[in-house]
Amino acid sequence: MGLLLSQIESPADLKRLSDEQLNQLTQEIRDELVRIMSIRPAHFASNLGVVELCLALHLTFDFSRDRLIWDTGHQIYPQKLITGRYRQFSSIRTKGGLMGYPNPNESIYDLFMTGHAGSSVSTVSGLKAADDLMGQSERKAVAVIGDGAFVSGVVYEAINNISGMDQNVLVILNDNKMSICPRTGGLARYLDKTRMTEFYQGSKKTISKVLHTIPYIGEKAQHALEHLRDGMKGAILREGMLFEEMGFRYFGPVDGHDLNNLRTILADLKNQKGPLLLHVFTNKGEGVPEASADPVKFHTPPVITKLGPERTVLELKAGGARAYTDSMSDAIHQAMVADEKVAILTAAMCQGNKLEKVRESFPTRFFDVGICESHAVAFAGGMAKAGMKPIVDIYSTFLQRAFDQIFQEVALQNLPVVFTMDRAGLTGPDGPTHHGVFDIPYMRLFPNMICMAPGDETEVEPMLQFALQQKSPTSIRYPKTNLEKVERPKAPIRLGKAETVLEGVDGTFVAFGAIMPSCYQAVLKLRAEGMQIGLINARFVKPLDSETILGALKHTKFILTVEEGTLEGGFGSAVLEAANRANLDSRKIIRVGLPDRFIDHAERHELLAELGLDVEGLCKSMRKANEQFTESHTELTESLR
Ligand SMILES: Cc1ncc(C[n+]2csc(CCOP(=O)(O)OP(=O)(O)O)c2C)c(N)n1
Ligand SMILES: CC(=O)[C@@H](O)[C@H](O)COP(=O)(O)O
Ligand SMILES: [Mg+2]
Repeated sequence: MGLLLSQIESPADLKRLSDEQLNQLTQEIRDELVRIMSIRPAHFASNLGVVELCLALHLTFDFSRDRLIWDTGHQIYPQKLITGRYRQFSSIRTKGGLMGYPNPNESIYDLFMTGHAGSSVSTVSGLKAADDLMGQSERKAVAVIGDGAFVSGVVYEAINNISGMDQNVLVILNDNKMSICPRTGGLARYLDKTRMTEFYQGSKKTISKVLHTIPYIGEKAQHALEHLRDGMKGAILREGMLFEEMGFRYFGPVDGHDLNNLRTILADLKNQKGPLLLHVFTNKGEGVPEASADPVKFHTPPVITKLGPERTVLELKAGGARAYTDSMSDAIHQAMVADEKVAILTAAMCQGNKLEKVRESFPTRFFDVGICESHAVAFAGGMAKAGMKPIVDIYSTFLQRAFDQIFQEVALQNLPVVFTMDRAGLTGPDGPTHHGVFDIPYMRLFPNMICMAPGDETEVEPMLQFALQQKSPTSIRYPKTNLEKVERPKAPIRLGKAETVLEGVDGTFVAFGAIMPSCYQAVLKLRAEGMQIGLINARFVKPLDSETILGALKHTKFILTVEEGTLEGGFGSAVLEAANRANLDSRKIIRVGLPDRFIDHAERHELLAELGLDVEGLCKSMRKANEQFTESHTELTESLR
């Protein structure tokens, strides 16, 4: 008999399987997840944990019509495997292959392309509201959200609204006791308490059935009685009271790996009315002993290089070279040693930002606020106002969540909050949800904000030091890549001052950020070809060093601005604006950066090459510009003769 997985083209095929076969399928799915992890890094522990939940949901509902959103979306792999994508699964997270997140272009079962946490309850509620209005109220609506994502403020905005509308929405809280790192805060404590309770085995179903048999008890009375019963149960056991008080009927906790029981409960809940919350306990990493023992490491581990029996992981690929993140976390540590006023904030990304050492060394000045970026920024505003020096260490893409707090609680108050924006630029296989390509525009547009990017590894620590001395908000962006260095004399960081690395005659690269070493390599190549190209390391986009940059515009034939960010409103645009203000010919400014479209997933180096941001691409743009401006320069001199 072949693999069962290969026979599942859509969830309808699941319904033909016996209990035993379904059990076998759970094993096959986990084997497939392990197989992928032996090829490339991918989201692992979260996917291992939701195999039974995914099957139970698709066995109970028909999500070709019903609505299902997996919050964040990093645990979508089992769904991909049972919705016709098993044969393409080997391509996941590669260029042109399946995405590592839900993707509506791949399947009708993936409703939204997501990767950021916290929105599922809102979008499911919106889908339900529209379905009801459009005469399709038979379509059910389900959101599955992890305990890490569940603390996001927007979830409570949705819960409040759903409760107010008394909407028929099922929220499944997938509680595995973990965000990427251990979850933090009061809600974590609250959820921990429910772990003392026995598993719920669907007793409400019995009560519901009994009530149906009593004559003259209408739906409303039944609803009220159930509420009363549930409330009493909650009052005694206290689990679920928080949700009950907010207008959701609470069910659980249930064992998220007991497929049969999950199916029974979901079948019951499917026909219940009003807002429902099902609390499911799962084990992050289920089925792979090392992953469940260390879900932090196995959230997105390196490739598995040696496997033992029963899916035991014997060896992972060894770590690579030092990255910008390492350099920044060391700089943060140093700054916290030197100054007791420096504090560090992360929004659940302690591991990604490599802050473990900082967390251990300075427990009282380390704040993991959970997946709550807006809160983190407003909180930092408060700290800065009271005299501390908070560093908000958040990925560029996730900081988008806090746009308004950056505006109001920080920039408008002109408070000295430091933003260290990791993963700024193309992040690679995570794709469009995770590329940090919008921060240059969204940061530089606020008055008071100082915006910087280190040109290479030598500037990371000095830039953080500089930022911590400012009286205004500052931001430092750096990419997800290994450190690089351009050998040159040291030049201290000064506000709004760029660094001229090489003087040019023909044209000049003006690089913003860690793309600078690639520009340097391009200059060396082009000089070998006879072109006298210069290089400016811009360091600041705000305040922009107009003097140096526009000086190059005046003294070389043209300048080519380079940034690993969107061109719309980015660094090159800032240079264009400056040239316009100075009445200079902006046609001599060529901008190289990211086009006005979302960039797919692929390895970072593949994307850089595709978008003309690798050394070869930069040389090409420079040669083309040199040709164009040499011609127009000759034409101009000829016409003047
Ligand atoms: C807005 C936002 N901030 C941060 C992240 C990074 N992130 C991805 S998954 C994750 C943990 C999610 O925990 P949980 O929801 O409990 O899911 P689990 O992995 O435990 O299944 C975090 C912090 C994100 N995706 N979106
Ligand atoms: C799901 C999610 O958002 C994270 O797991 C993300 O994939 C982390 O990215 P890094 O691997 O760059 O830390
Ligand atoms: Mg979790």
